[in-house]
This record gives sequence, structure tokens and C-alpha cells, in this order.
Amino acid sequence: MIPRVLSIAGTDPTGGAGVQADLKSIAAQGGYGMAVVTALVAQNTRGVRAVHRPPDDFLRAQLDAVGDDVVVDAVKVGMLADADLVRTVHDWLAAHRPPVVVVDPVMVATSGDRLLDAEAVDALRELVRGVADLVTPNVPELAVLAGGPPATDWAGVLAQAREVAAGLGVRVLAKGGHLVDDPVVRDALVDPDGTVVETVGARVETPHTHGTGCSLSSAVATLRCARGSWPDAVAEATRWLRESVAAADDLHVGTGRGPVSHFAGLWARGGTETPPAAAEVTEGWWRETAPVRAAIDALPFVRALGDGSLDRRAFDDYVGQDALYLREFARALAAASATAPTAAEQAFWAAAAEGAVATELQLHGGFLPPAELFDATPGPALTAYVDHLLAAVARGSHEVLVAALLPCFWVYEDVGSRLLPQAHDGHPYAAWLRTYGDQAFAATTAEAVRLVGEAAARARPEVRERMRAAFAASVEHERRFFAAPLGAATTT
Ligand SMILES: Nc1ncnc2c1ncn2[C@@H]1O[C@H](COP(=O)(O)OP(=O)(O)OP(=O)(O)O)[C@@H](O)[C@H]1O
Ligand SMILES: Cc1ncc(COP(=O)(O)O)c(N)n1
Repeated sequence: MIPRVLSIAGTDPTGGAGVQADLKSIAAQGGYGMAVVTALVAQNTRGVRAVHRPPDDFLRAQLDAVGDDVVVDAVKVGMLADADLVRTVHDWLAAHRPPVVVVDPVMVATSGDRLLDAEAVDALRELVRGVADLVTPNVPELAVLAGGPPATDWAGVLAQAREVAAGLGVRVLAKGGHLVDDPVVRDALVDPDGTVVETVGARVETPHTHGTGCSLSSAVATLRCARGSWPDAVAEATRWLRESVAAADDLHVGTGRGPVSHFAGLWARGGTETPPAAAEVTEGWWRETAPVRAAIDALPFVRALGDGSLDRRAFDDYVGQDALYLREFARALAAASATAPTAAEQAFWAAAAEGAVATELQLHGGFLPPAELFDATPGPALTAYVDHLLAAVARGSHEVLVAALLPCFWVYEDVGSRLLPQAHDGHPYAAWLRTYGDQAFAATTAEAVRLVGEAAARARPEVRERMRAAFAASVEHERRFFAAPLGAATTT
């Protein structure tokens, strides 16, 4: 289930804090983000210039528009600006009772600008007491909620957090980000009964921590839906936030204290590419190899094989090399089966291995005396092709291996199906033409194309590129293999 998470907060047109940060943070945790705007804030990474707050009934209209239509799994509350606004949100939350409510008691921006009227603090305290499951104050906000001076060390933070948790009957996530002399950043989840779960992580050396509080609270709200436990949600959210703070220097947004990079981890692990469709990939490879395939069609060997005029010794040379090839090809197919990610692919490649070493060799046995089938001396074209396939086996990537194997199906099916109309009962090579021009071989080839295309669509871009190169190399090996018996040039 994808948690539907509503942020009720102010805006930051530079995207680092407020609802803009919340939406990114919710998305980064796998949630669906929604936002009701409590205040339009003209601010940037250097500070706040002006605040425009909507009329109470308009705020209520936004909240109702969401509540009347969407099941809300979690709410994160941020900037509330003044006491009337706090009460409007409080009333709505009390009436709707979303399963998870996280309140970030935003009071003062990092820049020092006030984001909540001083006289609204009592109303905010009542909202926290009445409808919050978790409140996430930084050091100065914790002090305001506790009604004391800001703590100067971690022990002081924990003491105040216990006081607030017990006094308001709410879980407190006390944040140590502001204790800048501490070489580590500590967060503590404090229950009303005094239970404390601490998370500690390295402090990232960067000025760019604008919006960390907004981002953390909305991440925890989202993760609480998926993880089912507050300590698990906090542990994951702080791990994610540290990674996002560590990448903040890469963003270059603004000249003040810049935002964190909410998707840095996702980009690094998953990239930003939309995978192509399977057929798109294989059709691209096919198009790219068109010149080599045209050169195959033009080879004297292939033309003479089609019209039956091919010298029998040249054909026997070819069959002798191909018999040796098929045994090694079958070994590579067996390796593709051994490394296949699904049972269906495993079965397909295993059946293809059996087909290569049994069925196709039967065809060759019809042309050469069985005792001499494997007597040929391996030629350079055969050796190069087999080395290419077995190197793909050795490198261990199933995807690259199957891409290297594909031309042996596809090029043969392509050549076979176009030469088939020339087959007739008196044609010396009719059995060859009928084997590769056959419907059953076409069906096997189509399945191989589909499986390799799907593997390519699933693969990371760099693996897909290696697949493309392996496929193209095999098509060229096919050309050299067909060229070898008549001693044609080994380059296109
Ligand atoms: N330099 C840092 N290195 C690693 N993590 C950090 C750093 N700064 C902040 N964090 C993380 O962000 C969380 C929130 O930071 P902080 O305590 O500064 O809250 P805040 O003041 O509400 O944030 P905001 O900047 O949005 O006002 C911290 O608890 C910590 O998990
Ligand atoms: C709308 C809004 N909400 C919250 C903050 C606090 O974030 P920070 O302390 O990082 O400036 C902010 N600046 N703007």
C-alpha cells in the first residue's frame, strides 16, 4: 500500500523547506504526497521576506477538499503562522482523526525569522496535546514547549523532552541538529512514560541543512505507515536524511543555507532513466546491425547456399566448423540456463542447449559421416566466435551472455527464412534451408528475442550497453563464420 500523506504547512518557493520539502520527502519514502498551504511565504535560502496567510475559511476549504475525497493515512503539520490558523487545523484534525499525526512545531526559521506568532504557542501546545502522535521540536522549539531556556547539551535536551512528553502526553522526537559543537547528531524518541530510543549518526560538515526539520517530520509520518513502529520509522528517516544532507553540496541552490538533496540516494541507486520497452531495445540492436546483415546476405557463400550452386567442399568445411561451434554454443546456452533469473528462462535456455547439441547436430550428421563430425581443425572464425561466447560466460553476467547468444538464433532465422523459397526436393542443401527457415525455429527465435529484450529492459543502463555491444560483436562473428569457407575477406 502506498501511504497517502498530507502535509499541512507553509511554502518555500525555493523548494527547500515547507510543503515543497515535505512533498519531496514523502515521495522519497515511497508515499503519495498532498499539501494544504497554511501560508504563502516569500523566502529563499537567505531568509523570509513576507508571509501571506489565507483566510481561515479558505484554509478550512482546502482541508475539506482533501478530507471529503481522499483517505488520508498520515498527516504532517508544519508552519501554522498564528493562533487562529492553529485552531482551524486543530478542529479539522480532531474531526477527522487521521491514523498518524506528526507535528513539527515550526516557530523560527533557520534564518532567525519568526514563522509562528508568540501568542500562538499555547494554541500549538493544545493542538499537540489533543491530536498529535508525535511532535518533532528542534532545540529552541523544545525549550519553548517546555517553558524553559534552550538546552546547551544533550542531557539538557533529554530532560526537556521527557518533561514535554509527560506534560503533553505525546511522543517527542527531540533533535540535536542545533548542538553544533557535538561531532555527532543525536535524535531521541521519548515516550510519555519516559522510554527513550536514541539514534546517533555522524554530523555532515555542510551549511546546507535548510528544511531538514520539515523533511524529517514528513519522512517519519510516511515511514510510520509502512513500518508500523515509531523507532523503526525514525531510524530509517534519519538514515535517509543523513544521506540527503551529505549530498546537499551537489545541489547549488541559492547563495545562503541551501536545501538537502531529497532524492540523492534514489538517483544513485536507481538512476533517473525510464526503462525502454523490451522490443524497443532489440529492434534498436537489429537496426544497428543492418549493414553487417546486408553484408552476410551479399556473401558468395550465402548466395550459393541459397541457389544450390555452392561447392560441396566449401559446404562440408562450413558444416565441420559449425559442428564444433554447436557444442560450444550449447555449453554457453547451458550457462545461460544456469544463471537465469526465472524458471521459465532457465527452461528456455536449457531446451535451446539441448536443441543445439542434439537436433541441429542431427542435421550435420546428414551431411558429414558421423565418425568425422568433430574431426575438423578449428578455424580462426570459429575460434574467435566461440571465445567471444565463452568470455561472456566467464564474465558472469546472464544478461550480457544471452545478448551474445541471440544473433545465432536471429541471424540464422533471418537468413534461413529468406533462403527457404529456393528450397526444392533436388536442392543439395534443402535440409539446411528447411531447418532454419522452419516455423518452429522462427517461434524459438521470437521467444529468445523476447527474453533477451526483457532482460535488457530490466538491466541497468550500463549493463544494457554491454548487452548491445555483445550482440553487435556476435552479428559480426556470424558474418565472418559465413565468409570463412570461401575464404572471403574477414572484414566488412
Ligand atoms: N549536519 C548534519 N548532519 C547530519 N544530519 C543532520 C545535520 N543537520 C541536521 N541533520 C538531521 O536533521 C534533523 C533535523 O535537524 P535540526 O535539529 O537542525 O532540526 P530543525 O532545526 O527543525 O531543522 P530545520 O533546518 O528544518 O529548521 C536532525 O535531527 C538530524 O537527523
Ligand atoms: C514554510 C516553512 N516551514 C518551515 C521552515 C523551517 O525550515 P528551516 O528552519 O530549515 O528554515 C521554513 N523556513 N519555511
